[in-house]
Amino acid sequence: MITALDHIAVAVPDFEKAIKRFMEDFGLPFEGTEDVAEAKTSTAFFPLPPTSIELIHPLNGEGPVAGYLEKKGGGLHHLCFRSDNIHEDIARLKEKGYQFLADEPSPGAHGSQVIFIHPKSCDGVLIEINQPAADH
Ligand SMILES: CC[C@H](C(=O)O)C(=O)SCCNC(=O)CCNC(=O)[C@H](O)C(C)(C)COP(=O)(O)OP(=O)(O)OC[C@H]1O[C@@H](n2cnc3c(N)ncnc32)[C@H](O)[C@@H]1OP(=O)(O)O
Ligand SMILES: [Co+2]
Repeated sequence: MITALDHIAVAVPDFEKAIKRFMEDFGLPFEGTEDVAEAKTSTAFFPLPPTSIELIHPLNGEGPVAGYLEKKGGGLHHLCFRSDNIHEDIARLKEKGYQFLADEPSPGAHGSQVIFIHPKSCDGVLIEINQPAADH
């Protein structure tokens, strides 16, 4: 089941500038960056319990965030719900007609497993579901 709002993601055209903004101007604790090769995305996390802000930027200029930035510029990109059993949630939501963007979860940040639901299944909002690594 969904247990938490794991993070709110913001796509940013200038990664360094955005990290500086959230760290210095907004004074948020900066956990660090992580390149998620599988997702072709560079991420930066700012924990703000009980959730986090995730800044995302294309890795090597490729991937889904590159497409998003090209079309929309920066902006609120997705909500991520944390699941305690991602396969159970996928089956349950598929049953309800939600369109998943992959057949299986794939590696996400912090060793998590993630999957995305098409925005048109949720009133134009891109939804990510993640299951954190056991030790995270
Ligand atoms: C996994 C690592 C990390 C983590 O948390 O662990 C991440 O979060 S990585 C985040 C980056 N990865 C992804 O976003 C993967 C899922 N995204 C996709 O597969 C695509 O971006 C997709 C399918 C949402 C859009 O693909 P594409 O841009 O090629 O298609 P369109 O431009 O034609 O868009 C179709 C339709 O969707 C609307 N759209 C696109 N992106 C978003 C968005 N972020 N939020 C809301 N809506 C979005 C777009 O405007 C089009 O709508 P339409 O009405 O047809 O114009
Ligand atoms: Co995310």
